[in-house]
Amino acid sequence: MGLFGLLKMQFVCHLIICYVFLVSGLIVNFLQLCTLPLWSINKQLARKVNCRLAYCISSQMVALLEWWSGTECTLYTDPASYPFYGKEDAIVVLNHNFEIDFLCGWTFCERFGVLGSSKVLAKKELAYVPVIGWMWYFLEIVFCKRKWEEDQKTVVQSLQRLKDYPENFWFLLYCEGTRFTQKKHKISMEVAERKGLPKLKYHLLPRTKGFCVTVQHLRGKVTAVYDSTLNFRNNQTPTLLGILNGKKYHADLYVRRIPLDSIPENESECAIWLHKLYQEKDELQEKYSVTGRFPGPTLSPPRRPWALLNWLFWICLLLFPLCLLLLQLFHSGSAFTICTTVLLCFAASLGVRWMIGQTEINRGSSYGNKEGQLNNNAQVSKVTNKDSRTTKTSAACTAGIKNNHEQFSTKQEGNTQLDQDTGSCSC
Ligand SMILES: CC/C=C\C/C=C\C/C=C\C/C=C\C/C=C\C/C=C\CCC(=O)SCCNC(=O)CCNC(=O)[C@H](O)C(C)(C)COP(=O)(O)OP(=O)(O)OC[C@H]1O[C@@H](n2cnc3c(N)ncnc32)[C@H](O)[C@@H]1OP(=O)(O)O
Ligand SMILES: CCCCCCCCCCCCCCCCCC(=O)OC[C@@H](O)COP(=O)(O)O
Repeated sequence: MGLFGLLKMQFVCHLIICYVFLVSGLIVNFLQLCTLPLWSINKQLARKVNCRLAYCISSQMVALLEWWSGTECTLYTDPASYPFYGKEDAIVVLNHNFEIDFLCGWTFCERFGVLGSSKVLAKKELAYVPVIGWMWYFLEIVFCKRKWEEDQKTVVQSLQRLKDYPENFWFLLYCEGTRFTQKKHKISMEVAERKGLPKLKYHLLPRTKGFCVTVQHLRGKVTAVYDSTLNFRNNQTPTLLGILNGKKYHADLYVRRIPLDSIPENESECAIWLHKLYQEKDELQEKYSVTGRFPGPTLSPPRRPWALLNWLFWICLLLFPLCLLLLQLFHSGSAFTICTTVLLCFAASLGVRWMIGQTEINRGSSYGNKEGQLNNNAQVSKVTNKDSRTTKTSAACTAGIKNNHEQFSTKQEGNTQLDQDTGSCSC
């Protein structure tokens, strides 16, 4: 390890990085607050301003990944789809296995010029995370409690608002709803079994409501779904703390562009379509685990300098007053002031550690982890079944999907309607 590598592991460097992130983030949050009056005067301008302000925050984390840790990102995609990326609004469906998968997503957003405007269907808890969560409020991020009865109204309203969004955006959906753990996987596969759906090896069973409602309400605005699968080389399990320590990872992202027109409009057909998509994603993961790569050509977009320049700008701006303050402090010689400052620094680093904790899987939620929830849903499922979505029908449709599997893959290449045949199950 070189001198620079050693430097990256020093606690003082982490303190400086976190200080710059926290203070610049709070300044940006304050500026976002100042745009509130502008919303009633010129909403589109307010949105554009907020996209740029948000970029100042999220690009710092991207710079940390790209320039500090030197993590490499390889994109596997059809060259014919490449020109569309960053030039259209899209829904991104991504697997949810890694602590920094959101950061890799952001990196691709940055490389295609949509970082400031990127959106996600996020759990409500994240809205309260200082800096990032507060920034999201001004970006009109869609939040959910992960309980459809409570979410339906707000999610639909939030999606409707995005219909006239003035910037190109990618709307990220982790349809699995939570990060993959062995326990969540086991419970989720019990649900799959009850529903007569094929078992998945690498994914949790997707929750379909969010996807279907997003497709339904953003139709006409969004033109494609990007079916994306992320992996890290050599079974790496990257963490944000690893990135902060300058550890280099190698991410592989497979993206398949599916025109939105080819996704069924009918809700139950759309749900079947999504289950089918996850069965295909699972097969792709199997291939990756055997060969260590995704099929098809790689077309990695290069890093852009803007994230780094923005980061350097904030470092220069905020380090100077910090140095002055520290000098003054130690010259003053007051034990009380010095102790207060040390305590404040300690509290701030605890705060940042808590924020980093939000990304850690072993501190994750118990969502999808509870037997109780499973039983409740099984009951809900029974009720729904009466409502024509019978397990039997579901199983029959799945069989239809299986039979049409290869046909589907070829059809998708040609951007054709997904499984007319499966749709004809009339589920
Ligand atoms: C070219 C480059 C391309 C791509 C680059 C990649 C990415 C970049 C893109 C954008 C980046 C943007 C931003 C990134 C930045 C940060 C993101 C960070 C974090 C946010 C992430 C989150 O917060 S994830 C958590 C919140 N989100 C979600 O949960 C979304 C998914 N969920 C849904 O959509 C749900 O439908 C819902 C939450 C809306 C509602 O859920 P609910 O459960 O109430 O209803 P459902 O009907 O959907 O599900 C219930 C049915 O599910 C069955 N089921 C399945 N598994 C289980 C289980 N384990 N336990 C119990 N039940 C289960 C259940 O049986 C129900 O079935 P019924 O038949 O009875 O309905
Ligand atoms: C320059 C950079 C400085 C870095 C230091 C400061 C880092 C502060 C980081 C704050 C990050 C907060 C954004 C959190 C995004 C977390 C995304 C995520 O993965 O959420 C999990 C949910 O999907 C599901 O939750 P679970 O049900 O699995 O539980």
